[in-house]
Amino acid sequence: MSTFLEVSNLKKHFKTPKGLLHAVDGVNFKIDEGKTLGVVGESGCGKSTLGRLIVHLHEITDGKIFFEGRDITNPPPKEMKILRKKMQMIFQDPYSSIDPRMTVFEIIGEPLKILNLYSNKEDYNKQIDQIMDIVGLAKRVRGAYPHELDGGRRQRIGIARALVLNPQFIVCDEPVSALDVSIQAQILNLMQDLQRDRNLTYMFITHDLSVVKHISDNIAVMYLGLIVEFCETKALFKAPAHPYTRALLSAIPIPSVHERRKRIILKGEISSPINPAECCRFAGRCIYAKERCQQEAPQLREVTPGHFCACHFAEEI
Ligand SMILES: Nc1ncnc2c1ncn2[C@@H]1O[C@H](COP(=O)(O)OP(=O)(O)OP(=O)(O)O)[C@@H](O)[C@H]1O
Repeated sequence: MSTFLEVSNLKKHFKTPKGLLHAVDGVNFKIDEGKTLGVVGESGCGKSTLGRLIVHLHEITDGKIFFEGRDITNPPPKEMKILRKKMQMIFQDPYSSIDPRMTVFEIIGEPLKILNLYSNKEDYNKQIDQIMDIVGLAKRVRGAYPHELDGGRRQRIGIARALVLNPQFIVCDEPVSALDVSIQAQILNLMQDLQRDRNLTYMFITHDLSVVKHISDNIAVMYLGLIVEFCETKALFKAPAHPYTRALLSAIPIPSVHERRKRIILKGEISSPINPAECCRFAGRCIYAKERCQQEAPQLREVTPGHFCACHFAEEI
């Protein structure tokens, strides 16, 4: 298996009136071809910014991105056009940026038009019909407007719009967060089927660990712009190493009367992403924090084979 996507010391700092906001602050990871990396963490930890950096919807402050072994950090315009096809993004609410007067058919076909990827009208229609069929959208909704459809169908449109370009890599940003649990399962199943059939590689962003449990091969846990834990999904659920991950996991209900898990309620100050201090960013909320945590930022280090954690005391707690 080959490394498909790699990011190295990736950073995005936003200028704000109060100082530099370190939204993504030196992130490293790799994703193998055909695999899914789940990226989890609370609102504001930098998940969406990270996804947008990778697909070049944000300018990069520092660091590098490699795709299929090539440096794509600052691609020239010609390569950018190719990357636009190969890398796509699915959003929680794709309609905020789409003209509400566009029909389902027009929305799905728009990327083909923008990148001029069809030979004639017949080819254009055929490509859209095929993709609608693949994502389970009936022909009769071709002329419908998104607001006339339920959440599940609307998300199928978002998926079709990304897939119509035949990408290899998709950043999925909270694609099921706005959906009912039963519809969530349908969309997640569809995404898994598409991954298998088309050998897609996913980065799946969510604030909800239970959503990525069954679809991710690896999970990266983010906290205030940093990855604080990275490992295989099974290892994360079996033996979470970072106190923050433990708190996230403790919030997931267990569907068993025999098992109970003590809920860890995070207390204390969330530190600011603006001009962050050189210390553990989680220290203010961590029940295990010691003096060293206030003085020295923990590096992401391998605590057991393949299991990385940024906590000075991961082995002790
Ligand atoms: N364009 C921007 N300008 C300034 N600050 C920004 C911008 N975009 C994001 N931020 C800030 O960067 C930080 C990370 O935001 P981001 O949206 O990436 O987090 P997130 O984990 O995806 O959260 P959510 O799930 O709420 O979207 C936040 O503090 C946010 O306010």
